Amino acid sequence: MDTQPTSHSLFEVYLRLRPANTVSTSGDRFLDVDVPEPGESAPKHITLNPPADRRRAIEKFAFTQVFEEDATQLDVFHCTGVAGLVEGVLAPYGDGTDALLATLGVTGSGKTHTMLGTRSQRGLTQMSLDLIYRSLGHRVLDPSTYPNLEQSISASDPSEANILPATAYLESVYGTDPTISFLRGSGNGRSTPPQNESSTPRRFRPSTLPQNPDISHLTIPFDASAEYAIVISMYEVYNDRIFDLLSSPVKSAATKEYRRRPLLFKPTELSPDRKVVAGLRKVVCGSLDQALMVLEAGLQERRVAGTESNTQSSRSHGFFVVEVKKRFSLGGQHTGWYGGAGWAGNSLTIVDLAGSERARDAKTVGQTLAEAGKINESLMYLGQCLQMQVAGGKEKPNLGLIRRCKLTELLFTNSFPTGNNQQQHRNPQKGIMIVTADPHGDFNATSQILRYSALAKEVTVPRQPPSFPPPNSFSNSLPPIGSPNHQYLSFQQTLESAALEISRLQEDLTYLRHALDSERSLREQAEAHLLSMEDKMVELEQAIREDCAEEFEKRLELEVNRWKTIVDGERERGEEFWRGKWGVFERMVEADGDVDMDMDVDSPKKPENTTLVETRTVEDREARRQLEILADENERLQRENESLKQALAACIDPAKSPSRRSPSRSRRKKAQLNYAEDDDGFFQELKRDQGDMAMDGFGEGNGVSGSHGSPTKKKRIRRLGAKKWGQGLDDDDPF
Ligand SMILES: Nc1ncnc2c1ncn2[C@@H]1O[C@H](COP(=O)(O)OP(=O)(O)OP(=O)(O)O)[C@@H](O)[C@H]1O
Repeated sequence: MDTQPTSHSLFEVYLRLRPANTVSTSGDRFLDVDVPEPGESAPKHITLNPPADRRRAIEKFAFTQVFEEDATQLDVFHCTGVAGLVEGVLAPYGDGTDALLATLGVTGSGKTHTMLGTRSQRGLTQMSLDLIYRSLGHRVLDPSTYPNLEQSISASDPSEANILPATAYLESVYGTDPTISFLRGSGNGRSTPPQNESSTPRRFRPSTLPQNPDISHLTIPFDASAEYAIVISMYEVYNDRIFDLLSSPVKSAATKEYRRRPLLFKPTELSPDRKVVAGLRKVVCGSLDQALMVLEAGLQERRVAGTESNTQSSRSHGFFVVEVKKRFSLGGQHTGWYGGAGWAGNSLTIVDLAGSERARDAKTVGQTLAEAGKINESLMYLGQCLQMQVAGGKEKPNLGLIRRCKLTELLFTNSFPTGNNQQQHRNPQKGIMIVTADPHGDFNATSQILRYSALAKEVTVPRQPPSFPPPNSFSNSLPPIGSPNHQYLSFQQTLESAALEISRLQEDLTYLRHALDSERSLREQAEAHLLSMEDKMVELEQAIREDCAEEFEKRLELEVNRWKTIVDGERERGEEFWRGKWGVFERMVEADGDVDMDMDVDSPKKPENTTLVETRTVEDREARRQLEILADENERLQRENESLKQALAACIDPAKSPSRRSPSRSRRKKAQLNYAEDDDGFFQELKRDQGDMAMDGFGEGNGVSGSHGSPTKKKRIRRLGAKKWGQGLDDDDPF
């Protein structure tokens, strides 16, 4: 079997077997490590022996290297070539290479153990960090001694990240009290109450971190002409969405629940033809301790929920990214790569994938079942991508396949050369995949993962029929062609191949059934959720309607009261106004027809409130109309009076008449003068006519003719009723 990676290799694939323990060991060992072939320093092949099942055949898989149960963390670190990956990231001689280190396996097979270690043993992540800081030494800039370091990094960071120094971040997470001890595993990450970062620590500060395995003897070269900054970010893919592990959840205004905002994997302004996770929080770490503390904080945030398969099972795909940024100092000017300003560099991405599992075996329900569905789906796509690597190295990458889910997109998008110009050019990343397997664990799940992750597969060796001695070698030779044995064996091999295919199809069928079950249950949950949401919406709508109606009633009442007050005020003012009018009217009538006993004949009393009459408003019209009627009436009476007087004058001596009338004219003149200031012509006319009438009546009625000689002298005016008018003429008229 050829295990050499092809030109488009996504990964070198290593297999690590975990030691058996009493909890996980569920059955017989089904996996054997083949003895290294001549010239090989380490085993590369394994043989999968299915449990006693006639339909299944033995399969053989090849990997870059196989680590057996007794392999230590240090063995894995050295033999997988993590140091080489880190060297590519530090880029001592050129533009460097991004690196990806990932684990894949059934749940409980040892992925987290390998990558992140335990309380006593460091994992590949911690050892890689140690190697980076140890190798770079004092060339790593510390933000506490380089003010504005994070701002300068931020200016050239393509991921629109929120960059802050480690001290600030760690204080927000752990607080300032270093004596609080670390209690890892006290919560499962979901129940962690998110708190105000600025005031209260959210996590327990680790008091001690594992120091073993020790790699202090190891250093790698770096670029001595550059200065470095190390920036750490962490995120997870949960239910096919990306969440920042270094940012705390935000309280939703609508639901009052703490939620994390999903992030996008997209090209940005500074990275137009390369996708990055945009909007992450990134922490600049000046020392290894700071970096390890940030890692611990992110790990605690990561979603972990217990299942029966593994009580500390990872329910998400965790990404830990170490960006080694560098810039050159030339004559006090800082430059990045290719003479560009700012920082540039490479990153080491460490991925702890969630474990695949069978829903029935893990007895997952509800949300956890949904998670399992998503995890299995993403791992299925990952398997297909890995198969693509095995199938055709020279063919173009199938980007459609890679983009089917977030996990494969994140893992493989940068595995191929991109960028047409020098500025954007980046080397394709180098990847190492460590497949973990429990030789005593779940045969079906393990064999499935091995099938799609192995660099090569060989024709399986038949186990049946028992009448034939079981083949003991992978390169089993056939008897001479044409011999009965040959025919029988080739027929037998065809049957076995068919049996193998049937068995594989059955496994696929089983897997698809599980996937279908899980999807069906997801759909049911979603439908139930939809129904409950609809109910909630109806309730909410009802509540909103009631609130609105109540508010409307209140406002309506307020408005009604306001208008009532206005109307009352208006009514009072109107009444007052009409009272005034009426008074004026009464006085007018009085002055017009009735006799005011105190009235000065020479200077008739000016009616009160004449100014009100002068106001020609709409409200005055009625009064004015009535006044006009009265004036007309008055005129008519005057005319009658005049005709009567003329009739009388015709009966008496015309020579006396002028002398009797002259005082009247004089008084009329005076009366006109008295009202000269009155700007209402109509009113003046009315008064004049009234004066005439009064004077005429007086002159004709009382027979006094010489009174006009004294203007101050008051004359008593006697009221003449209609009846007395004739008598007056008879009794008093001197004519
Ligand atoms: N090589 C090993 N040596 C010793 N113990 C191991 C090894 N591999 C795994 N274990 C132990 O097995 C248990 C499960 O391992 P781990 O949590 O790493 O599994 P996992 O694959 O990450 O599971 P999941 O996908 O559910 O997170 C842990 O207690 C771990 O310490």
